[in-house]
Amino acid sequence: MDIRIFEDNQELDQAAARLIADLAKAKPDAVLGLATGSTPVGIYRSLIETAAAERVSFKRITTYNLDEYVGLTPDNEQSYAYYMNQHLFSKIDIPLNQTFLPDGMADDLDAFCAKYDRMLESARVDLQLLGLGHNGHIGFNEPDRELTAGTHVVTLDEATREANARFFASLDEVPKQAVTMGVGSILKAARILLVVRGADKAEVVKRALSGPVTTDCPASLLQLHADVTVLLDKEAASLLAPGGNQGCSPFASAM
Ligand SMILES: N[C@@H]1[C@@H](O)[C@H](O)[C@@H](COP(=O)(O)O)O[C@@H]1O
Repeated sequence: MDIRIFEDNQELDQAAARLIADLAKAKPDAVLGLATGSTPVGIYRSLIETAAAERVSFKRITTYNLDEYVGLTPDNEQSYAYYMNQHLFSKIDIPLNQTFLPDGMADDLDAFCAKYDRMLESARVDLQLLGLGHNGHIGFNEPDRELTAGTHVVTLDEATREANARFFASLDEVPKQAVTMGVGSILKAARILLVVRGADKAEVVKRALSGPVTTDCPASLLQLHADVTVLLDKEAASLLAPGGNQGCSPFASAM
């Protein structure tokens, strides 16, 4: 794992945006796996700026998002479809028919999940952006005795609903289910870019990057992937051993 720690959050955003922009330049028809949540907001802002400054085109790029709530229409401000349009798709030149998210409104969710997996199989993600939940979830793959490889419907942990309630008017409005890519689909990406910020995630960062590989912490499975880049702010990295067994170069803020 290539772990990079940043003193400055804007530098972290720029570093993540740089990796995505460089891929889009080197491979104009690249497939991106995208994430939502508060963590990527600054990354998308920085990517839009970089794309404008360096004339990076997304016209031939295809994107697949990790997850979506069940029961929210794309025009619902809390849906991840709305988030992606607001924070990225409407501000770059990507054709919307090349952007894909799980459909949490599908009549037959299981059939939709199988279809999404077929699409992912034929596309193969070049770079998968990931955030990290406080309980170690990636996408909406919650800790459990067993994890699911493919796209599936998941019942959200109460802790996850509570963490995400800040985006809704009340906890009651947070959907109880979501559709998420499975860990198998995530691990099939050629490269993974995990981004985590904040002291409140320091403990789970330590478990994910240097603890045992266990379904109790789905992000720990990333240790099995051959090409993972982790960008952390110094608060999120605060419980990692400096220069320890994470392959970490402490405070390598410049890339
Ligand atoms: N499903 C999303 C995840 O994809 C995201 O990575 C995580 C962390 O979110 P945040 O970046 O807001 O802390 O929570 C959400 O539940």
